[in-house]
Amino acid sequence: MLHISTRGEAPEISFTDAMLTGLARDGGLYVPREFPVFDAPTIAGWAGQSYEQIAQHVIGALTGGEIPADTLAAMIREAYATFRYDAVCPLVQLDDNLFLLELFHGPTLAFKDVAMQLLGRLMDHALKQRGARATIVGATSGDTGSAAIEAFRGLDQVDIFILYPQGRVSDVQRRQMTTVDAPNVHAIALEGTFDDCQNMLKALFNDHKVRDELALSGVNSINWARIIAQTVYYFTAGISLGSPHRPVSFAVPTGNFGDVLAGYVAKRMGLPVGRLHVATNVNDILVRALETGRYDLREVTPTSAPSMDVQISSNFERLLFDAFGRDSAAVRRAMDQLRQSHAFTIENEALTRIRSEFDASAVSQEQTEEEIAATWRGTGYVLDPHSAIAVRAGRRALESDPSTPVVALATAHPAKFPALVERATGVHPHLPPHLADLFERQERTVVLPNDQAKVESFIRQHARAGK
Ligand SMILES: Cc1ncc(COP(=O)(O)O)c(C=O)c1O
Ligand SMILES: N[C@@H](CCOP(=O)(O)O)C(=O)O
Repeated sequence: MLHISTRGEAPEISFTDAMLTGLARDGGLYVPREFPVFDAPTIAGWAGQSYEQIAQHVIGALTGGEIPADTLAAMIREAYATFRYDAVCPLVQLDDNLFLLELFHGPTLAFKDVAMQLLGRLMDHALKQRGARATIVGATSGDTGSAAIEAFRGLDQVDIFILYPQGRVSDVQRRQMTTVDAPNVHAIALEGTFDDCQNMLKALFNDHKVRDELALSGVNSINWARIIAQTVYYFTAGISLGSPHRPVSFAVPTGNFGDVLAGYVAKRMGLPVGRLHVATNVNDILVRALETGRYDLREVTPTSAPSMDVQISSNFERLLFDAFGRDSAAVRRAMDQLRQSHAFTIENEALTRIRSEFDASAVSQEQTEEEIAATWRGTGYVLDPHSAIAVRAGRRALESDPSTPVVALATAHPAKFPALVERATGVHPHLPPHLADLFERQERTVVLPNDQAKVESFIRQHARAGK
């Protein structure tokens, strides 16, 4: 199966190459030339199957048979054996027609583990087959970093450098990145915001000399392999609630647009998805873009849901590509305008297409805290702030359409954000046993200015690829 860049000026490549490449050489994002589609009887036939079996169908189709079925099955089995529940991503009922999809039972307590545990295995396999090494550079607003470090630590083929915004992640999130004692892991506190971290990463990738010399690879959701792994839980949740015989909607706490894009991919592949609700915190660029057609960058406001403190929502480019009728020149124009004037306008036809599938709403800090408190009082369930934003958006969605079930994605464990959760509920959420001594572990990090030359020099000093 071939993959094309949203900007149309990079070579068409296989799944494995797209995975090892991360960002396309023209600065765009890879997507499959065509989505594989399952018909309703096929999806109906998956009822009662395990998470791993459904993953095999969905990922097998999206990787176009490039990985032998038994090898893929073994990787899927091992990846999800690291989760604390056999169901991998269990579904919990919160209210009439409102469900919570718990995605945080992996090793680092956030939904990132679902993709990262598989990606680590897929990449290790591909690099070993090619006898190659890679230098992974990732940007994190809190959760991607620890999930990536956990998935890639100790691997011989890989050095991993994670840029996180200094002082803008929770203590638990920071410690999960800085206390891992593995020589191939480097946590870098960048003096800037998450958007600065992400811009730094893209600048390094767009410097082809650096990229080739260091064999750079990315594990953010700019990497298509991340998205395909996340597509699976839309299928498992939909099927548990009666799909394909009835549509199911999803409310997704959104920052970089990777998670909600995976829902869109599931829909393209034949899952009857009702609406996709994009739920943001006060960093609401996507809400404004859907309302007005103007994608307009503003300063990032730090919030109690720090993993969503994002303005440049990378994966929105993949949706735009489809909404523009796969016109890569139109994507290039929009991205050029964004770079030059920090904004672009989505023309009416494309906006109508987006609005036909997506809604968006912002949830303030007060509403987030209120939702954590109200859900706790009403059901005894303790939400983390990101999941609370999804639940609040899900409740709003049910007000306009009470008959379609809504699945709110619970993307992090409440123990990652104990202060807010305790204030809202009076309950101190405890870390699971494998992280119970996190605050006693030795931290190891480096603080770097938001300066490309300095970051590049640090990476060159510590990376083994190309030496
Ligand atoms: C806990 C949590 N919720 C939601 C999000 C937003 O997901 P996405 O960036 O895929 O939109 C993130 C970060 O990615 C996160 O860590
Ligand atoms: N919220 C993310 C930001 C990076 O997102 P990604 O899904 O593109 O890796 C984080 O927690 O780091």
